[in-house]
Amino acid sequence: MLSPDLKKYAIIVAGGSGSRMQAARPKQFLLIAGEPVLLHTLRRFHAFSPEMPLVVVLPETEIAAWQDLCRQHQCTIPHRVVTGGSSRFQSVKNGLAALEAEEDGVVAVHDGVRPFIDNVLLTAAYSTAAQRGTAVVAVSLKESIRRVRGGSSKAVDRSAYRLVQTPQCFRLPLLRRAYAQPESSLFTDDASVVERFGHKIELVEGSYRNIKLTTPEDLVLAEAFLLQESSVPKTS
Ligand SMILES: Nc1ccn([C@@H]2O[C@H](COP(=O)(O)OP(=O)(O)OP(=O)(O)O)[C@@H](O)[C@H]2O)c(=O)n1
Ligand SMILES: C[C@](O)(CO)[C@H](O)COP(=O)(O)O
Repeated sequence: MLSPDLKKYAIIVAGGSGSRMQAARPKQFLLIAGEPVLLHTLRRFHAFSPEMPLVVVLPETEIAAWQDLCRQHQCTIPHRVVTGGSSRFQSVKNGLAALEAEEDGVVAVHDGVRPFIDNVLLTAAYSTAAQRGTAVVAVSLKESIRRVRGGSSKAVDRSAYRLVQTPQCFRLPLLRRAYAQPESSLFTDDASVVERFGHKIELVEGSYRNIKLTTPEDLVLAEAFLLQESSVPKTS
């Protein structure tokens, strides 16, 4: 049994260009409810654990723009900025390098463009990873799926699949060793890297709200979620 009281860390990856969003700037800097997407994400991690070290990975060319946005929006949340790489894998690797002085703990890797992460998911993910070494949030499919092959398609059993989200939490030494492997085109997330390293992945129930802002209509949903949140009185 592993200790559930391990130190927590987070690597928030925002080193991408957001090509599918087709916006004038990378999607992590677009405003939703008047604030940059990445700032919403950062605030939620800080609210979950104000002492937790936060590493934010950004494209090298956007670091100054982010610093400007932080000033404009009076962001005082302490975080370390690290330069991203040419793929998500390389960006996570750079984020991990910023934690090289840390011996042990649980680290979450989270997409900077998933601003609807909440305390319930974070608590479940960090505590499961503290006990079992890994925790990846995922949800059941809401629609039917078909496997497409050679011009035809066939229905498959959707109950056998999950949609994978972030955060993806791991014991720090495990994630570090997994990311020392050579990069593969099959690595689409951190779970696939750790699994290739030979470790079992534990799934934790995710949330349909925890969307990744990827294409333009996701911004409409995001605005609607924030509008709804601002009209619901907080219970704590
Ligand atoms: N070289 C990269 C590529 C992606 N990411 C981050 O990984 C997360 C998930 O990636 P995705 O949604 O694919 O973002 P982009 O690569 O920016 O988008 P696109 O694929 O549409 O260009 C995002 O927070 C993105 O900023 C990163 O840190 N470094
Ligand atoms: C990490 C991720 O968000 C989990 O769903 C996803 O794999 C990122 O994929 P993308 O193609 O880089 O958007």
